[in-house]
Amino acid sequence: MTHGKTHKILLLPGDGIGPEVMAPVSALLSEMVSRKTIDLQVSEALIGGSAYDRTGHPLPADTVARALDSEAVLLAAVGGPKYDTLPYEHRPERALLGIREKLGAFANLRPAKLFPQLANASTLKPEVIRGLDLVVVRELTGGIYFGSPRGIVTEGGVRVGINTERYSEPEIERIARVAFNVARSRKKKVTSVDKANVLESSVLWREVVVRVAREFPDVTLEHMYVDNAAMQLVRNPGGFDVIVTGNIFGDILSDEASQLTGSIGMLASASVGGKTGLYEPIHGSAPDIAGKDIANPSAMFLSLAMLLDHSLGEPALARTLEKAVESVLEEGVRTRDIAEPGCTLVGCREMGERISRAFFRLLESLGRGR
Ligand SMILES: NC(=O)c1ccc[n+]([C@@H]2O[C@H](COP(=O)([O-])OP(=O)(O)OC[C@H]3O[C@@H](n4cnc5c(N)ncnc54)[C@H](O)[C@@H]3O)[C@@H](O)[C@H]2O)c1
Ligand SMILES: CC(C)[C@H](C(=O)O)[C@@H](O)C(=O)O
Ligand SMILES: [Mg+2]
Repeated sequence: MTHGKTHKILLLPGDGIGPEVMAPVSALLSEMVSRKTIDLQVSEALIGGSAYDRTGHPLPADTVARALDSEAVLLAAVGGPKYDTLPYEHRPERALLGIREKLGAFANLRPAKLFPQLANASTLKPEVIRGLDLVVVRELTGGIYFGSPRGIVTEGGVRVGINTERYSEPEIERIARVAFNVARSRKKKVTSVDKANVLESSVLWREVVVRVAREFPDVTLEHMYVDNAAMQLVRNPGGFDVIVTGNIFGDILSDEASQLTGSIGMLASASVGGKTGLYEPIHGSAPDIAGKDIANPSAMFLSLAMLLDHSLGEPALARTLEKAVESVLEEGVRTRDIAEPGCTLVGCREMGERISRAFFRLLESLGRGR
């Protein structure tokens, strides 16, 4: 069923397990197009180490231009040991920061929700993780990742590595507003995470968040230092609804939250704020398992679900894709990272094929697509 508009989306498979987890998602998109589930124009471009190998640059200008010309970008992962000794400007990670910045994707939404079928895969006791459903709203284009001065300099014969944590009032205001709006559609609670007992950037962060909170009297605001937040996440994750925080704290806390849900291979993200949305699993290129067909492609499918919802205005397709992932878990099918005794252990490719088949089966039962 089409709506008369051709959506343009760009796929960036990247490095390591990136192309492996992207392949079944790309196949799903092709089948959606051929079944006329949705009117899509899908193309692929280079990013990361693979782009560096082919073009000498981890973020080719052509990739940026095509990303800006798309409604949404789906990115798998970049990086790998082969590129770790390159100067920062040439590193795959710089390309990732670059594309986020070019797209103006300042708000990174990282939902951590427990699929009940994975209660045993979590490292926490079932009674602790029951009902886990939180979102990390991570500021993505500022903070210590982007602040200057940065670099490695020599001072008095001693080498010094420098990075600068830096947040301006407008940067804090806009991310806080996103967080309060997200909370309005959920349990109406925001936990702002900072290190205001030590860092001036956090003192300002807290002050601005308190000011923005006045626009949202229906939402409860609490503040938490990041070290305590890291501890509370494993002690009582059900106590969180929306966590709003800066770039580096959000990076760390979202990886921690992912393990509560069973595996980092399950967590998707949406980076919004600009004209083009950017969607990526929160995991990396996993060099330790790359090329072995054992990665979990679920986070990649769930990132596509977020794309369908946030950028293409297709919430029903998004929910169906989430249900497809859940139904495969319900059948006891697992990749290695979420395996448990008695499960049907499958590789990345088969997991992807099963999710796709479940998706089209569910669509047919809803009378959508053929
Ligand atoms: N968005 C991104 O592109 C992104 C994110 C994080 C890290 N990285 C890069 O990836 C490289 C590896 O980093 P890392 O090892 O710290 O983090 P990682 O997320 O790649 O891997 C951490 C651990 O999780 C496992 N894992 C990750 N994704 C998985 C999946 N889908 N299924 C099953 N297991 C999975 C890995 O096997 C590994 O044991 C580095 O170069 C890093 O900079 C990129
Ligand atoms: C690879 C790295 C630059 C990136 C980040 O820190 O943003 C990653 O860890 C992520 O979580 O997307
Ligand atoms: Mg990370």
